[in-house]
Amino acid sequence: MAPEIMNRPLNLAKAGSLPSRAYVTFLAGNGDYVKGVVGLAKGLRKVGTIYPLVVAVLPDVPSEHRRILVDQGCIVREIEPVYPPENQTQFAMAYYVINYSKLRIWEFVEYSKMIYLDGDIQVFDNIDHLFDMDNGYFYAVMDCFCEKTWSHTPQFQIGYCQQSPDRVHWPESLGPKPPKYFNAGMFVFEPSLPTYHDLLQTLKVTAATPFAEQDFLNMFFRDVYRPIPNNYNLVLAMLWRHPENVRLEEVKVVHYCAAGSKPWRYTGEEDNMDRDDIKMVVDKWWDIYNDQTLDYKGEVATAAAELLIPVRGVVRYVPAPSAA
Ligand SMILES: O=c1ccn([C@@H]2O[C@H](COP(=O)(O)OP(=O)(O)O)[C@@H](O)[C@H]2O)c(=O)[nH]1
Ligand SMILES: OC[C@H]1O[C@H](O[C@@H]2[C@@H](O)[C@H](O)[C@@H](O)[C@H](O)[C@@H]2O)[C@H](O)[C@@H](O)[C@H]1O
Ligand SMILES: [Mn+2]
Repeated sequence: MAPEIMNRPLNLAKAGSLPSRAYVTFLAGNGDYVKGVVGLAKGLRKVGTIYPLVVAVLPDVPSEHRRILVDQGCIVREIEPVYPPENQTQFAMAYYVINYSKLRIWEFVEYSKMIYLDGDIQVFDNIDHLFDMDNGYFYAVMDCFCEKTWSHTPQFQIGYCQQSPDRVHWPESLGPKPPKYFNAGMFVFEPSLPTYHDLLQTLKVTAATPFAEQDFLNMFFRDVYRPIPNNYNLVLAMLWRHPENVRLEEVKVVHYCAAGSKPWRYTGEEDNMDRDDIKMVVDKWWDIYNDQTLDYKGEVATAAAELLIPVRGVVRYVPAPSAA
């Protein structure tokens, strides 16, 4: 790999030498998702992106985690949490309530266009070309309704999924077919203060629903949503729910959102986690995470940065070598 790429900081835009574009992810808590973001930063570097990675962190992200991200060339931005109106909704996952805080990224107006990526996503091919798509739209990959996380919906109950609409047809008796629905783990958007304020005002009068900010964003951007191919956000359940729609060798972005698939927590014990394709994409994630040639070598990286050298699934702490 050309050395200049290895040392290319994920913050060239700060130098004013690039259009104001950036990737952005979201980090909350003091737990292990920071490993996901480190993996993402290294994966973006490996594919040679020319844009920086901004990490929107909630106040509860500890300074040592922020330091690790800065040392990986990330631009760390603290955001305040966003909470939905109080109500009795049962989130599909209890922790989804923190995901409304993602909405703060619309305030990052120093960037004209951003690509949001969840911390449990890895980029295996360069996707910078997505920044060149027409402005004025919201681009994301269509989700799948077949996992039991969707059991509260009529789609799930009748076996209808937008990924294979001819498998079970939507019955007219249920009224109009649901509009195209995207997975909110990856999307291309344009930060804008008017949109940001409209999002927050609309949220105040919108009851929370099981998929939290994902449901809300689908409602809010329904008229400007443009689907992009599954290869830009492979929701892993597609491998066993819609294998006919997946050619793994063409997939550019993998989203480790299936239960048990987070690489840094992977044990292989949950449903479908013993599949060879799952083991392969988890190993690919670890190959990047463990690849020290992908670590940022820029001025912000310090020799003092401790190396977390994981052996798959187990993180061993190895203090940085003392200065010779
Ligand atoms: O404890 C947490 C939970 C979630 N997240 C962030 O919120 C995103 C959405 O959560 P998750 O990916 O777990 O949802 P899924 O896509 O699996 O439904 C994650 O990717 C992280 O970027 C985080 O930083 N800490
Ligand atoms: O807070 C709601 C979350 O909803 C989405 O996750 C879900 C959704 O994709 C389902 O369709 C899958 O069945 C499920 O596995 C997956 O976790 C986004 O990935 C995540 O970023 C976030 O918006
Ligand atoms: Mn995710």
